[in-house]
Amino acid sequence: MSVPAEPADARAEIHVRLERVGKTFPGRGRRAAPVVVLDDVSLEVRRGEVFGVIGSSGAGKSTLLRLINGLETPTSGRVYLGERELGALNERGRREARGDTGMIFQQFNLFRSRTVAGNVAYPLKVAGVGQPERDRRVARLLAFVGLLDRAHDHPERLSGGQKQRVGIARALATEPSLLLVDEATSALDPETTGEVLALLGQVNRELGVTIVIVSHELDVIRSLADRVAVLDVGRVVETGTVYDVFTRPRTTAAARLIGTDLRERPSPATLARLRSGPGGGRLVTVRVREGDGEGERAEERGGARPGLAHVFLAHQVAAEVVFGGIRELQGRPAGSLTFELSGADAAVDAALAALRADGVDVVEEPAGNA
Ligand SMILES: Nc1ncnc2c1ncn2[C@@H]1O[C@H](COP(=O)(O)OP(=O)(O)OP(=O)(O)O)[C@@H](O)[C@H]1O
Repeated sequence: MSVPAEPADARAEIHVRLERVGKTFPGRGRRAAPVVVLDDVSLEVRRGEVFGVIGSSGAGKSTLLRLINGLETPTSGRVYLGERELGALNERGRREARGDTGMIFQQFNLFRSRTVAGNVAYPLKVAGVGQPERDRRVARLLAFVGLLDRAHDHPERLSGGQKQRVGIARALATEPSLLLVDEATSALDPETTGEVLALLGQVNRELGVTIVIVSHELDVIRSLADRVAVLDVGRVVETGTVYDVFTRPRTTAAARLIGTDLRERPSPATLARLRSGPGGGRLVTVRVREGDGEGERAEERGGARPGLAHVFLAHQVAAEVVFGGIRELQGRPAGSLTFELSGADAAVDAALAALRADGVDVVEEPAGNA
C-alpha cells in the first residue's frame, strides 16, 4: 500500500503571510497629517495554528485583521492567503477568499431583525446555497455551538456569550479554513469568556480551522494561542511561541506589555516587610522557565539540569522562597520566585553567577530600605 506523500514539514505550511505591509490612512481634518497605522509588518501564520496578536489600544490590531480579510487594502506590501496574493485577485477570487475567511467581532454584529437561525443562514444565502442544504448546515452549526434549542429566538433574548456563539456559528457557515477573531471576549464576563475561548479552541482542534485572534487581554492570548506577535504602534516588535514571548520578552515594548504578567516582583512595601523579618539575607528574584539552566554548561554536566535548589546547595547557600508563584503556560511551568538567600557573600555571588551562566534570569532586589 502506498503512503500519501506529505510535505517535508506539514506543520509549517503557511496560511497567512504579510510581507512588509504598511497601512496609512489620510488624516481626518483637512490639514491633518496622514496616520501611519501599520509600518513594515511581516508575519506568517501557519495552517492549523492559533496565532495571537497583542498590542495596546490603537496599535493597529483591528486594521491588521481587516487587511487579512480584504476589508482594507495595504498602502504598501502584500497580503497572501496560502499562495494567493489578495491584491492580485479578480472579483471571483476575492469572493472565494471571503468565503474561506470567517470573522467574529467584539460587539457580535448580529442582525437584530433575524432569528438565531436566520443570522447563521445569512452568509449561506449570500453564497447561493439552497434552502434544504442551508437548513442542514444551520442545524449542524447550532448544535456545534450548543444553541440548537434557541434557533428561533431573536438575538436580544440571548446573553452576551450566547450571542458570541451565534457569531461563531455564522462565521463558520461557509466552512472557512481561517477565522479572524477581533476582541471577541472583551464585552464578556470572565466565566463567559472562558466558555467562548473553549469553543474557539474546539473550532481549531476539531474543525482544523486556523485562527488569528487579536486582543489586548493577555489571558485570552495565553489560554488560546500557540504563537503570538506583539504589535507596538504599528510595528511587529516580536514574534514567537506564547511560552517564549510571555516568559522571556526580548524587546522593551513587549516587556512593557507582558513584563509584569509572569514576573511578579515584590512591591517596595513587601520588600520592606521581608527585610524587617528575622532572615536578613539577600533577596533575589528568579524567573522560572522550562529549559533554563539547560544552557551550554549543561553539556559539561552530561545534560543534567542543575535545578535552582542544587545550585544553591552546591554553593552552601540556604534559599527560602519568600514570594512569587509558578503556573502552567502551554503545559509548561512559568513564573518567578523570590528567594531569601543566607550564606557568605562570596558564596551567594558564586551561586548567582552560576545561575546566570546557565541562562537563568536573576535579579537581585535592591538592598537598604527600598
Ligand atoms: N479608517 C480610518 N481612518 C483613519 N484612521 C483610522 C482608520 N481606521 C483606524 N484608524 C486609526 O488607526 C489606529 C489603529 O486602529 P486599530 O483599530 O487598528 O487599532 P487597535 O489596535 O485595534 O486598537 P483598539 O484595541 O483600540 O481597537 C487608530 O489610531 C485609529 O484611530
